[in-house]
Amino acid sequence: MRTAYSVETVRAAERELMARLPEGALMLRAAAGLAAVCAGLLARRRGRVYGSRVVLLVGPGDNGGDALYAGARLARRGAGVTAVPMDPERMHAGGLAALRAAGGRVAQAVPQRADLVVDGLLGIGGRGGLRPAGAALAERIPPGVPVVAVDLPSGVDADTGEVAGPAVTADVTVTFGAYKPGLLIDPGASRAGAVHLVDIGLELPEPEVEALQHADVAGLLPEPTASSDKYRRGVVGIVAGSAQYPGAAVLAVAGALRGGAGAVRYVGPAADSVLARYPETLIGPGRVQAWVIGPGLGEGRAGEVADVLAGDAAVLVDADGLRGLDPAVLRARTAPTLLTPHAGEAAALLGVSRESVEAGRLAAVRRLAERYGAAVLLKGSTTLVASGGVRAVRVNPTGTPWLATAGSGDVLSGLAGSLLAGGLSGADAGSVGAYLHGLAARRTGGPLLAHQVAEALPAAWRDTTHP
Ligand SMILES: NC(=O)C1=CN([C@@H]2O[C@H](COP(=O)(O)OP(=O)(O)OC[C@H]3O[C@@H](n4cnc5c(N)ncnc54)[C@H](OP(=O)(O)O)[C@@H]3O)[C@@H](O)[C@H]2O)[C@@H](O)CC1
Ligand SMILES: Nc1ncnc2c1ncn2[C@@H]1O[C@H](COP(=O)(O)OP(=O)(O)O)[C@@H](O)[C@H]1O
Ligand SMILES: [K+]
Repeated sequence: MRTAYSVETVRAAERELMARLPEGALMLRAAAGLAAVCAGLLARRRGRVYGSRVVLLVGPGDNGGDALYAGARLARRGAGVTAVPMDPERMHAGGLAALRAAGGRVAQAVPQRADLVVDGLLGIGGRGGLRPAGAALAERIPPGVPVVAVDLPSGVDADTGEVAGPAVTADVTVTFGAYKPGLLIDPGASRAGAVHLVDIGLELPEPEVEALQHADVAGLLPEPTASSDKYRRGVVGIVAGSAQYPGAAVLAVAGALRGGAGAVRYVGPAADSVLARYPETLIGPGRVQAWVIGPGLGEGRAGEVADVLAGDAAVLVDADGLRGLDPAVLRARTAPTLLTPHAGEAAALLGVSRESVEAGRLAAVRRLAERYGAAVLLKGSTTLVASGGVRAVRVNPTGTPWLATAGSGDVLSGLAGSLLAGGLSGADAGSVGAYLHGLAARRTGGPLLAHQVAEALPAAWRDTTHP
C-alpha cells in the first residue's frame, strides 16, 4: 500500500523526530536526497554534474532552505548554481550561507540558460496558489528545461491536491518523509510528475490517503478454489440499459463477466442485445449476492432503484440510478452499498457545481460518503474511494485519460458489482475494480473503446496476481 499523510500529521511526526536530533539534521537529510535526485537527472541529461547549470527558485521558508542546501551540494560537485529568491529579504539564512560558501550565486532574474530548475518556492507551508512574486518566477522557467519540485510543486495544496491559482508543473517531485495527498490526487497529481520519496526517518500513524498496489489487489481479488461452484463464487445482477441505451447493459454485463462472479444475471429491456453478445448471461429476476443498477437506465425507473435498495443484497448504484437518492434509505441499509458517480453526478448529489467537485475531489468524496453512509467511488482522473467512518480515502493509481470515452464507466460498474458479489466490501470492490479497470485501459492503449477495456480485464487480473 502506498500511503499519504496530511501536513498536520507530517508536522507532528517531524516535531517528534526533531526533538531527538541535532538542529537542522532533517533539512540536511532532505537536501541530501534532493541533491542526489538532481545529480542523477543531470548525469542522465549531460553525462555529468560538473559544468551543468542549475537554477534554484527559492521561497521564504524551509522549502527554499532545502533547495539552497541541495544547491550547495551540487555546487560542490562543480555545478554552476544560481539562486533566485521570491523575496530577497526572506531566504533561509543557513541555506544561503551554505550555497555561497560552495560558490553558488544569487540573481534577481531567472537565467534562461539552464540544465535543471529546482522549485523551492513553497512546500507544505504554502497556502493557496502562488502569489504574484512567486508566479512571476514560475512563469520564467525556461521551456524544455526539467523542473524538480522540492517536497511538492509550489502552488499545489499538499492536503487535497487543489490548485487555487498559479502553480509550478514539475517533471519530478522529491518529497520528504511521506507522500502528501496532493501528490496523488488531481489536479495536483498531474503537476507532480514522477514522485521520489526520500526517507528522513519519520514515524507515521494511520494514513489519510492510500493507494493500492499490485500485491494489495492480489490479496483482495476473489479467486476460485477446488470447492468453488458458480453460486458460491457469487451471482451479480445487472439492472441497466433501456430502449434508448441498450449498449450500457451490454457493457455493464461485459465488465461483470470479467469480475470473478460465478454468474451474471441481467434484468431489463436490453436482454436481446445482451444475449447476442454474451450467451453466458442469465436473464430475468432471481437471487443475487449483489445488484448493479443504473447504467443507461434512462428516466422513470426510480421504482426499480427503490426495490433493489430495499433488499438485502449488496448494491452498486451508478449513473441514472443516482438521481434523487435519499440518504435516509441508504443509511438504513445493512448490506454493502457503493455509489459510483462521476463529477457531474457527484455535484448533483451534493447540490454544488461540477467545477467545485473537480477542484476539490477529496472533500467531495468524503462528504458524499458521510452524507449517504455508503462507500463512494468518485470517477475521473485520480478516481477516489471513500467510505463513511473510515479515515483513509483510497486513490486509484492506475488508469489513463483515454478512459474518458462513452461506456467505460458502465464496464467499471459491472466489474465492481461482480467483486461485490464475490464478497468484497464496498470500498474494496470500488478500489480494486478501479485498479483493474485502469490497468486494462493502460494495456489497451488509446484511442480505446469501452468494450476493449472489458476484454483486457483478464490480462490485468493476471498482471496483479502473477506479476
Ligand atoms: N516537515 C518535514 O518533515 C520537513 C520539512 N522540510 C521542508 O520544509 C518545508 C516546509 O517549510 P515551511 O514550513 O517553512 O513552509 P514553506 O512551504 O517553505 O513556505 C511557507 C512560507 O511561504 C509563505 N507563503 C505561504 N503561502 C504562500 C503563497 N501562496 N505564495 C507565496 N508565499 C506563500 C509563508 O509566508 P507568509 O508570507 O504567508 O507569512 C511561509 O513563510 C517542507 O515543504 C519541506 O520542504 C524539510 O526541510 C525537512 C523535513
Ligand atoms: N481524465 C480522465 N483520466 C482518467 N480516467 C478518466 C478520465 N475521465 C474519465 N475517466 C474514467 O473513465 C470512466 C468514465 O466513466 P463515466 O463518466 O461513467 O462514463 P460513461 O457513463 O460514458 O461510462 C471512469 O472510470 C472514469 O474514472
Ligand atoms: K516546492
